[in-house]
Amino acid sequence: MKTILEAKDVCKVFGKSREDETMVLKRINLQIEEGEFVAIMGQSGSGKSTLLYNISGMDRLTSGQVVFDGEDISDLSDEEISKVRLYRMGFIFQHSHLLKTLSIRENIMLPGINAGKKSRVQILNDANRLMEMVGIESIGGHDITKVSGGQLQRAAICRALINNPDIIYGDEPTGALNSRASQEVMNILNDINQNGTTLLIVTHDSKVAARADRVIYLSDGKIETEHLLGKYNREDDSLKERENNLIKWLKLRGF
Ligand SMILES: Nc1ncnc2c1ncn2[C@@H]1O[C@H](COP(=O)(O)OP(=O)(O)OP(=O)(O)O)[C@@H](O)[C@H]1O
Repeated sequence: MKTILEAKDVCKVFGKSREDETMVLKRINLQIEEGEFVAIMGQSGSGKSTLLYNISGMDRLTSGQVVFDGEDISDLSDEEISKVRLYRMGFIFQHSHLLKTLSIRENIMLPGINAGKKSRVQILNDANRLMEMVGIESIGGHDITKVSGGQLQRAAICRALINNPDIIYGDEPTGALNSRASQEVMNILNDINQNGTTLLIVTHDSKVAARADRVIYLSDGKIETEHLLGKYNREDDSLKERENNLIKWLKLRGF
């Protein structure tokens, strides 16, 4: 196993002056192995999103280090870190953040065009293949305001995958979906993980976290504890049992 992402003593302080400074992340140490699916849980305000943004290079740490695939990314310039994010990372948020002026297909192609590593035809073929994989090939030309929330999140997954990233970060990727759409999106993410892409996902939902290999529980800016579930094999139907075990584990610790 190879470590793809490592956080070392990561701290994040918000506040403009000494008086209103708040330390939101308190010396976080974390290792994510290549191909792992890790869920981050914790109460509202515990620092889950802040952790995700700081270890993915979307935000700047106050102190500590983040090593991505052997490279310290905490000291990179804005331009350098943008390139790492564009070429090697994918992001999915609670709301898709697709551009209203572009069609679904164009939105998916955009990071590929920005990366400038493949021809337009190749990017178009990749976008079509990804849309087919997640079942939205028929709506590629649609305006983004004319499709469902579940379809938008599938498009967001395709956009995250267009540059073939090593890791996908998700901040409540199913948070705005109904239960059925959420399950469908998570089935896709489990399949992507099964094919080797590392996943790191913030969620409140035990149904989502039960699909992860490992659940990290954050409390007041620190990793309180973690729970190992092992790989969820989509072939069996043990999801309910995994979720029940996770809920039991959370309750036993008073979470
Ligand atoms: N840009 C910011 N400036 C100041 N404080 C912030 C900023 N972003 C987050 N915080 C504070 O950091 C703390 C952690 O926020 P964060 O969004 O990481 O929590 P969370 O665990 O993801 O919460 P939730 O589950 O409600 O989304 C909160 O107290 C929040 O108010």
